Amino acid sequence: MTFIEKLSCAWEKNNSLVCVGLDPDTERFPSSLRDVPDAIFQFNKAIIDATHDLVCAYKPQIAYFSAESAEDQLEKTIQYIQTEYPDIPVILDSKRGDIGSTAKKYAVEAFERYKADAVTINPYLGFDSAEPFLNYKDKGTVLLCRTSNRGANDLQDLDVGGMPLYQKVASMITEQWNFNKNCMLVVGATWPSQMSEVREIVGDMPFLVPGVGAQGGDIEALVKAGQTANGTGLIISSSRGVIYASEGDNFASAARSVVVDLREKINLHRN
Ligand SMILES: O=c1ccn([C@@H]2O[C@H](COP(=O)(O)O)[C@@H](O)[C@H]2O)c(=O)[nH]1
Repeated sequence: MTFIEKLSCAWEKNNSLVCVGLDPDTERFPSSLRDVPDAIFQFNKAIIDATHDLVCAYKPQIAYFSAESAEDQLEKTIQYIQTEYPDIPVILDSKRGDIGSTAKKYAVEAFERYKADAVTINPYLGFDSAEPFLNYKDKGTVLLCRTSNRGANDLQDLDVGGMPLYQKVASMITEQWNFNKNCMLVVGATWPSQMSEVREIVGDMPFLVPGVGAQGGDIEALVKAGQTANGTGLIISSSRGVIYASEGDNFASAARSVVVDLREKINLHRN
């Protein structure tokens, strides 16, 4: 099964466009987890067990693991999802981007070491830096297009021959890079009008949409701007707003309540 097929099944099975971001910051863990040797994995496991029937994907952010020398717990987290909840795809958020020879190793890291179903990459080094990822036909490659942060417009809005750079990126990926039909784009929830422009350019290509919850993206505006005709096309990711809904021992049940609420708010505006 390809990544896109797996994603489509998860959208349908859980009637959900919600992706839970796993950004495990040990300083925000409940005190009961502080001295536990595999605390990061245990934290993630509790969040996953509490939300697996409500989501279309999980998105672990690699920085939160590598900063703690806890790559083993990233491997364990992905393996846990794929064993216990094999219908839910895992998007590794590592935003790699480098020259072709190095990019090949990053693709091996994402797809063979971590066995992620999809990975985020930075397209700004050009096609040869993305090609090693795109050649994994059954895996998904999520390319930065219009990011959610405040500084997104510093470079991504620069005029390149009559259009902003992010639109050029969107059209180049659609027309030239998507030969295996495994490309997706990162488009931030914080920029709904740019999102609808990108939707016009790329047809039904899925968007990974960070920026709801802690970054304040407007759910109604983003769903209306980014959904496809059949009410899908979006992987709407929230990390801190979900996983730190409570910093006490009830963190997993609090996360579940936030995801229930988020799914409902999103579904209210789907076609
Ligand atoms: O444009 C982007 C691309 C990636 N991210 C990542 O998503 C999450 C957002 O976390 P929240 O707590 O939901 O704000 C985080 O892992 C970022 O690295 C993004 O925010 N924007």
